[in-house]
Amino acid sequence: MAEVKIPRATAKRLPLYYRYLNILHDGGKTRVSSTELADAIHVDSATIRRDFSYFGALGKRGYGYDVDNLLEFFKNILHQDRLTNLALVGVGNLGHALLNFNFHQDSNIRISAAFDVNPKNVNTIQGGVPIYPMDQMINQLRDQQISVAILTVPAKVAQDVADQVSEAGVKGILNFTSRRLDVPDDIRVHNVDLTNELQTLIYFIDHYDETTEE
Ligand SMILES: NC(=O)c1ccc[n+]([C@@H]2O[C@H](COP(=O)([O-])OP(=O)(O)OC[C@H]3O[C@@H](n4cnc5c(N)ncnc54)[C@H](O)[C@@H]3O)[C@@H](O)[C@H]2O)c1
Repeated sequence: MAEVKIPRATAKRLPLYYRYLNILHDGGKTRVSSTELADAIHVDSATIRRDFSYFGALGKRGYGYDVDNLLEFFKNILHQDRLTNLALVGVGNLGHALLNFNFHQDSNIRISAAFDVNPKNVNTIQGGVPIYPMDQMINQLRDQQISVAILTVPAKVAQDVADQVSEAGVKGILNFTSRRLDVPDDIRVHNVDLTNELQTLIYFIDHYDETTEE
């Protein structure tokens, strides 16, 4: 499939569409209108039509969207047609919670390896995931062809860990630490910050009438 350049806000909505289409599919529904989708996932229908238009005309006027076609389409674009193995580095409070969180049943992602320095953690299995010592990380990441790493280590070691996972060929890092990471240009870092999310939510509550969902 040709690469499509889409706005970041659209990209963030794709998993939402995908998840709901799966629910429709499981319920035996064969077509859906943008208005029905809008009601279900709380994104306005004009935004949905515009999002979908980035991928070409997928819907038909008066008919709506074919659920199976859309599902196949999003499956492909989200790489859900194949399993993506992730690594998690730092099995403390947060890392442990993530290991035990099994992601969405209908998503094709799973943590297949975890790494830590703590001898109490190393060589154990938590949430069904083996925890390896750090000196095995680069080899394991390469052998398992892991392209995404989740960083839940203390901030002070985050850059060093990022350097190592970059060296091992990882292409994306989900960074839970407060350290902003320097990585080569071909590696993408997404920072997750719950404080930030909550402050944004509180802002939206206070300014609800002045903001849009764009
Ligand atoms: N983004 C957020 O919203 C959010 C929320 C909570 C915590 N955090 C951050 O997530 C990180 C983890 O938090 P936590 O509460 O789980 O901490 P924690 O101390 O419980 O866990 C850290 C783990 O990292 C391991 N570790 C230490 N040095 C390491 C290294 N060099 N290589 C590999 N593993 C190493 C430790 O053995 C430990 O198991 C911290 O940076 C914290 O600030 C972020």
